[in-house]
Amino acid sequence: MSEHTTDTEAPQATDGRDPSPFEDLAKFMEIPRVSGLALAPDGSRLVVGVQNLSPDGKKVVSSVWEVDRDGGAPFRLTRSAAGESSPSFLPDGSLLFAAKRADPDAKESDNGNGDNQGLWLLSARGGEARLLAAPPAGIGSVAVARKTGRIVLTARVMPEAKDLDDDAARRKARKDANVTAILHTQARIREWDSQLGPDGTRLFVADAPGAEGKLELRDVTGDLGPVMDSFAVSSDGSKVVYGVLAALPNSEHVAELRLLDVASGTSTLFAGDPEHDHSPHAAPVISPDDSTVAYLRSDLDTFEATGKPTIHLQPLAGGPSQALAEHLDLWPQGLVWAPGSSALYFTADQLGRAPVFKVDVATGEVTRLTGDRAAYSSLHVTPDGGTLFAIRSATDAPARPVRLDTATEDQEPFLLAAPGDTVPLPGWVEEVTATAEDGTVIHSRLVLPTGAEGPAPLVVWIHGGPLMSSNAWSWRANPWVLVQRGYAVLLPDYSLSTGYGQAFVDRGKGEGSGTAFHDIMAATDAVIDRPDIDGTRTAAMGGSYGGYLTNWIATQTDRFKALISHAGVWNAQLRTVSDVPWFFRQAYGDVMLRPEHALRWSPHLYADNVSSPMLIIHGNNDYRVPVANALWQWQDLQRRGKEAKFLYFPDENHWIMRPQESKLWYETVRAFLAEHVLGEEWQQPDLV
Ligand SMILES: CSCC[C@H](NC=O)C(=O)N[C@@H](C)C(=O)N[C@@H](CO)C(=O)O
Repeated sequence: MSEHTTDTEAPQATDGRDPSPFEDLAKFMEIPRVSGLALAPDGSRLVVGVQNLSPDGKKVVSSVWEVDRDGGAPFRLTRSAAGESSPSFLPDGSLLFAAKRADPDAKESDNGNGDNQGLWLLSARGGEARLLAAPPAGIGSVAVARKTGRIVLTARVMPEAKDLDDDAARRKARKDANVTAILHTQARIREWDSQLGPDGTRLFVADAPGAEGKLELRDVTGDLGPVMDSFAVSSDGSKVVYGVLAALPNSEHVAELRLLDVASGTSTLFAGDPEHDHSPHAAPVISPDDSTVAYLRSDLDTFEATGKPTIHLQPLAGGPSQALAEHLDLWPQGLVWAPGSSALYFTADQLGRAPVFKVDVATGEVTRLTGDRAAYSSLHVTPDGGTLFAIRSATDAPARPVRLDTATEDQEPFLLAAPGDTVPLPGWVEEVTATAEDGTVIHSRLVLPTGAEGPAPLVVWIHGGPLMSSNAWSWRANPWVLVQRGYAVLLPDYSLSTGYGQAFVDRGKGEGSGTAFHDIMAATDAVIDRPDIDGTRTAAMGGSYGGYLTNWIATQTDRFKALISHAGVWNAQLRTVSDVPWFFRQAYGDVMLRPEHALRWSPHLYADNVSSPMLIIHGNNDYRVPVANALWQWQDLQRRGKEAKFLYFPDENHWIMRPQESKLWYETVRAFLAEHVLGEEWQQPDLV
């Protein structure tokens, strides 16, 4: 039953002159995509990353744009065929960015030929950008000390290398011998679509760049292992707090924070207790007065409960930590200090949105600053403490920069202009609720088409994670591409979704897909009786964890006319060969030690039950949900004579990255739904 609906933004229609970018997928791929913000230390300049299609349409190229803080037109700062990303600022307002560009000043022996990601500087006084550093394997993350301009960056280096020249020689020897083998000595060997090793991450420090010349990079940590969490730098650059994943003997890992004294190169454990308390400590930020480190400490994930992150404060000089706003039933993320060091800003999923919050450090009092139906990220505060800049998106609004006032509760944002900030939508969003069997309220967003001539067919699009909420704009799982074709799309926040309190997250624990399945069915039942929905023409689809749930749905009900599973688990045993097997072990049961739990919810054991036509989609280089799942599922369905198609991407991973392959993904999804939900003839997509 649908308890109530709430109208959201007013419908936006196309103007009738241009075909909608949600109809013409070539145009959809051309919409610029905004990601991340950087604010100059004096607050005077704001820049944003923008991704565009390359002229030949074969790849995405990013560039850095300057945003007008008062809403005027943005302008492009950087331009090259390979693109530029990760902008940050020096104290004098000069811009740093990462780019694979050839160094015009390079000597033949230099590592500046554009093969690797270098750190570039565009002076505040103008002129051409110049290369500051290009380690052999490129740069990773970059941070700048606010007062001195000292630069701290990560780079991957062969573990035995004495310095970056030695690293270059070792890499060349492997390349010349055509060797790519890796000898692993610890459990973590892959991440998403990347091999980890044989190189590891190190932290490098360099003094602020002079008017000419390259940075003198000093290795200040040596090898930190295959994966590093984020790091924070004190205002003078003398201290760095960084997160590492320490390997434990039983193939588990613990995320701990270490404190580096840059002058002496001494690194000590700052937060975390690998001997006794394996709870993760991550995402450190140092207060502007250099007194305090704020970070997120989570309880350990167990089979019964998911670790809840809590803000902790700890003196930079050492001493016990103290939890802040401990009883807040939210999952804070993206911590940012207020300039006076008396408050922190953060975002957190909350009831289908991700507002901006402020927490007072002395009292723990929490204030919500945004009251609109949106998800915020990438917070930056001006040095006078009066203004916040952020990225805002929503189910019905692509990401764009916005300006907020730090003193106003539940405000509407001031929208700033950036490429791709406005697209004509072929429908609108309603917030709907349903009641699960145990009385729990399940929140969803229902995206509806404008101009429908009768009840709309319904697609239930199930988010991944599962520890997230479908509260933001998505380019990978974009409902508008289906709404344009007349479908209504339901985006349910089932149990295990964030933003509805810890009890809601833990409600589905230990039950694999069981509770989530019933929640999704309750959400579906609540909308199919609406006069604007055609409950006889329905489909369900999802990616990643949403793909797993789609696979589970396939074995539990025949109510859907089509099911589309992207990168979904089919055989729960294969979670053991994921890049993060410990996450799946802790979260969903250990296949080896508790097979009765893990296998109870494994779709492959119920393959005989599948009756809805299925489209399986998988990338060969997916290490998060290995492709063996799709191969196994394909054989299971083929051998049983089930109606199915398999869209296989030999060169893609958990996500379909190349623009033309992403376009093909949407084309195939639309063709499959049209065949089975609308009863149209199968239209073979071009290029396959
Ligand atoms: C450090 S392990 C995190 C695992 C993560 N789950 C978070 O809730 C995850 O990767 N889950 C995948 C199975 C998944 O569903 N991924 C989603 C969201 O990241 C996706 O769309 O790829």
